[in-house]
Amino acid sequence: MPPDRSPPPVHVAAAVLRDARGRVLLARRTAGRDLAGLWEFPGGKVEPGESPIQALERELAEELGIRVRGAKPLIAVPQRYPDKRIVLDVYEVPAFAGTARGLEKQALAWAPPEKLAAYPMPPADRPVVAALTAPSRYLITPEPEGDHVAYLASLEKALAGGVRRVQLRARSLDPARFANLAREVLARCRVRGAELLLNGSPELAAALGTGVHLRAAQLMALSERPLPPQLPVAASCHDAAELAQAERLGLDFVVLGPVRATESHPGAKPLGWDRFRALREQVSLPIYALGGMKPADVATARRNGAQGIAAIRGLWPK
Ligand SMILES: Nc1nc2c([nH]c(=O)n2[C@@H]2O[C@H](COP(=O)(O)OP(=O)(O)OP(=O)(O)O)[C@@H](O)[C@H]2O)c(=O)[nH]1
Repeated sequence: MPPDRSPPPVHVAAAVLRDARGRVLLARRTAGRDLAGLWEFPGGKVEPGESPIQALERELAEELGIRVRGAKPLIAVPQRYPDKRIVLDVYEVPAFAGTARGLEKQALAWAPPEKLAAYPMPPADRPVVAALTAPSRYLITPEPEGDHVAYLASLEKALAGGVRRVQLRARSLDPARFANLAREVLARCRVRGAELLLNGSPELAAALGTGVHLRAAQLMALSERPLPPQLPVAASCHDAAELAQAERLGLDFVVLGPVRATESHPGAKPLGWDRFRALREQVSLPIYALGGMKPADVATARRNGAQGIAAIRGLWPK
């Protein structure tokens, strides 16, 4: 790959501010600025010599007339725009003093989290909305062995531990056995309100009303999204072409990897976090980091623009 000669990214700090009802504050970009008319999280560029939190304190005082009390990192999204690259570094602000007002004549809206996706926003904000509303862990099931009693008990344990997004991956099973196992897994996911995606099987997914997780070769062979919008569609990606295809087809999220070397795919060359970010910034899809990931890696994944982690061994209870 040729060296990247593009200018360094502009560092932008932005805040998730909530009211007493849990609604999130959005501000509308005013006419004459780039991306005018789109809704965004309040904030702005980090000036030389400032930390991102100092930039937030300054911007929120200038734009909204409030004083920030504390800030906790949510996600830092690297994003390439036609004219520049940014890193949108977003913080949850648990408390603030004062009443937020649009001091720069910008419109403000308090949006319930589940309505955020309906606001037109810049591309960098899509992963932020996903970080606020969708799970940070994506469990990929290991190959089932023997009878399914122990396997389903492990699944229930993972769900009891808070896993809310599951991919059933069982390539050793024939279609009839896979469908039977899918019904068992679906019943357990429904009890916990967890989302289920079936690896490689759009027809069965449509029949059962689950999502589908496409293999990379399936993704590249499709010309349209294989399921209606209410059923989630995800895919496995390894490079820029696969990510671009996933975005073109309107997929809900993808996994990208391997970020680290992993026992399940010993031959695959790890991307590392630098390459992960370089790929991440070319699309605005939510992306889980895959390959050698454990729950303790969620914070690192978020710092590199990921939705969180996807894992087999790292998320499957022993
Ligand atoms: N504050 C904020 N900026 C965002 C968000 N999403 C996003 O892409 N950006 C981009 O990050 C940059 C923020 O810089 P800024 O808000 O200080 O922009 P500005 O008006 O001073 O300068 P500019 O409009 O000339 O770039 C803009 O390019 C903006 O489009 C967001 O959610 N909040």
